[in-house]
Amino acid sequence: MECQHVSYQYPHQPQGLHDLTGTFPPGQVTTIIGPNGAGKSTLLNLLAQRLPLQAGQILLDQQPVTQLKPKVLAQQVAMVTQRHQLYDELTVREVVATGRLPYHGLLQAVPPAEVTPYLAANGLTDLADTIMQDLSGGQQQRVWLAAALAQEPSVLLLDEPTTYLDVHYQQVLMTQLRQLAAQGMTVIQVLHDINQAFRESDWLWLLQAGQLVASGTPADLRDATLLARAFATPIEIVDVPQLGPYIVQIPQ
Ligand SMILES: Nc1ncnc2c1ncn2[C@@H]1O[C@H](COP(=O)(O)OP(=O)(O)OP(=O)(O)O)[C@@H](O)[C@H]1O
Repeated sequence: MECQHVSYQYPHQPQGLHDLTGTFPPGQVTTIIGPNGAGKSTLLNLLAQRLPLQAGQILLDQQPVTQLKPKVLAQQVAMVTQRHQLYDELTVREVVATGRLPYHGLLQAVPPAEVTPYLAANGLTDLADTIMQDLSGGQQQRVWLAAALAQEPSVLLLDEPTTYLDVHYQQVLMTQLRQLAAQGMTVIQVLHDINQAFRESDWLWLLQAGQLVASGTPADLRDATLLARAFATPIEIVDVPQLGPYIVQIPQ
């Protein structure tokens, strides 16, 4: 996936996205980092076509996404959504089945056999008949991931997917994302934990005030001056035994 001169402006808001050009390498994990309000979620929503493109192009396999039929796009690009009250009364099985809608159109038409493997792969079999509002935040997060994977997308977008997860499940998720990328999926996520982002990604995008300040490998972006400027805070990179380079914010 790639962006060419993508800009976006919300009505009556001074800040938006300005002329973003860059790639999300296929079969790799890309993490978008940057301070609050930098435009990370806006970019993910544009990539998912949840916001209309105002300027520039987003290409998927060299094809502008705006030229893809909605059904084809829904089969190609999945986004892990945060909690949504509309789904509170649905069972886990039904929510995961929504991932199959691009292939069948109606929830009732989704064969149960197409849902079962995604429940099992995400540790949800025992929760299949529980309604969403009776789940913890972390369990709900796993349901959204299972639903997105049931879409069998080539591009998986995740907005702060670790928010509701304890440290163990954060690591489980990061390993799962790496495995999906190794199988050829393009994974694009937003993370706030900068060390997790550097550790778990193949490629990084650094946004600041709606601009793409830098993109590249973690080694390319591991630069205290660059990060300090972007996050407007003093930063040092220290070497931690058994962990390697670690980004530390220095108290002012
Ligand atoms: N629905 C909206 N309507 C108007 N302005 C918005 C809307 N969503 C975001 N914005 C504005 O767009 C800018 C970018 O917001 P966005 O949520 O994309 O940033 P972010 O980098 O994801 O931030 P955070 O790290 O706080 O989640 C901000 O100035 C924000 O106030």
